[in-house]
Amino acid sequence: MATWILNALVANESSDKLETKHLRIENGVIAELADGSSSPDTAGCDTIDGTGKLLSPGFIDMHVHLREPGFEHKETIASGTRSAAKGGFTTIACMPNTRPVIDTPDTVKLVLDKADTEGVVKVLPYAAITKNELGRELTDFAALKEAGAVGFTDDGVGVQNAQMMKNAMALAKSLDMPVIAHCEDDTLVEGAAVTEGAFSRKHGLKGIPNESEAIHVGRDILLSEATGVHYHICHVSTEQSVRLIKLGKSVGVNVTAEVCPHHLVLSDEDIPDSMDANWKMNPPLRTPRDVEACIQALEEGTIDIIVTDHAPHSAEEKAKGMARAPFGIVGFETAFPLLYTKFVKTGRWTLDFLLRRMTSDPARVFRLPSGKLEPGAPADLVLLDLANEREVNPETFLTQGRNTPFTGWKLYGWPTLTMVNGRVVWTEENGISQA
Ligand SMILES: NC(=O)N[C@@H](CC(=O)O)C(=O)O
Ligand SMILES: [Zn+2]
Ligand SMILES: [Zn+2]
Repeated sequence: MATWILNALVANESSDKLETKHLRIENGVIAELADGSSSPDTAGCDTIDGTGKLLSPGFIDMHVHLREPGFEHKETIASGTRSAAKGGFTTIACMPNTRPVIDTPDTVKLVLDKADTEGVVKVLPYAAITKNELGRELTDFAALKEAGAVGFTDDGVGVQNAQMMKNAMALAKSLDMPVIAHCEDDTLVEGAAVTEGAFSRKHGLKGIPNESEAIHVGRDILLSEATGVHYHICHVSTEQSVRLIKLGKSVGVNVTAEVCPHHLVLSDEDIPDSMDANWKMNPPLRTPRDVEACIQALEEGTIDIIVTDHAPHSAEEKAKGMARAPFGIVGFETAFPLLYTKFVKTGRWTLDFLLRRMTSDPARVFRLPSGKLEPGAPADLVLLDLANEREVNPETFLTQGRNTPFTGWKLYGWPTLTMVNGRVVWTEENGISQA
């Protein structure tokens, strides 16, 4: 049976004016995008009223932590994918820093099976570069690819050894797979929890210097040039990294990069003196100068895509304070409203610009079939309410994590309905729909 989404608003590249459209879905695929002035024949079809709502391809998040297997007290594939659906995300790529680490074909398959039976959005698993993410021995890339891994990364830690990284890149290249890197030189970080900047100076804390990230970025761009691999940089946060990525791209290196909402809307100067660990994440919130450099890098295409780095932790873990709590904040359920309110409503970005960085651009970078409102694309869709302001309330989150610095922020751009392969998986009214 066909489904029509009627009278929805669609963003447009060439002007800021939204266009009214009707969208027809058949067999889980977008079949037709009809002009709002037409009167589609909906006899025998399901209909969804999109009046006044923005219709977008479902968001694609290429960097998330679902914590399963092993850390189910933080998140599960069930809770994490529900949270993603509520945030408007329809495809998410999960990191392998679980317990056990996703470093064998069996673990890849376990994640895929769980996602299939318990998840509500599409889950793409990454596999580790090195066994147990210890940096000592490469995993079996060919077998992991065969099992369904979409790329290799030791996210959570940097690959410290350059030869190890070069070998990983050469092997990934031979399999036509990307290497995704958490860039961090351990020798420069040692025990620090916040960036080197105003906050660390004020409180006499050891700071994480910008070059701890950028040294890996520079090293790996050279290794990517040498091996030809598609090298994708995780959560870029510094002006220095941006400079190096720009240089790499200018000489034709196959490098792409991502940035998180929190690194675009917060700096170290926003961290409260209470040292609340909900402001602790890796990389740390950097200086206002770095924030502006990251925004501009996204604007000029040096940074390609937006990801959340959704990193849930339990309340007990986050209560340990700035020095001892784990790094990471949740991201799915605030990502779009934050960016829409801070960059689109203020007039700095067009709506189309923001949507592309969360839909068609990640699809292009990672060669996914979704991310477009085009006939033939999977009907992975989200409807959003741009008109009503609402406060961020972690008690309403579907993620198990409550670790967000955005509590109480008043934002616009809340999802109201999320659809995966033509099936409604979440609505604001009724929550998650069971299969
Ligand atoms: N980003 C974070 O602060 N934490 C991530 C690890 C990571 O993304 O490096 C986590 O797994 O908790
Ligand atoms: Zn990381
Ligand atoms: Zn991460």
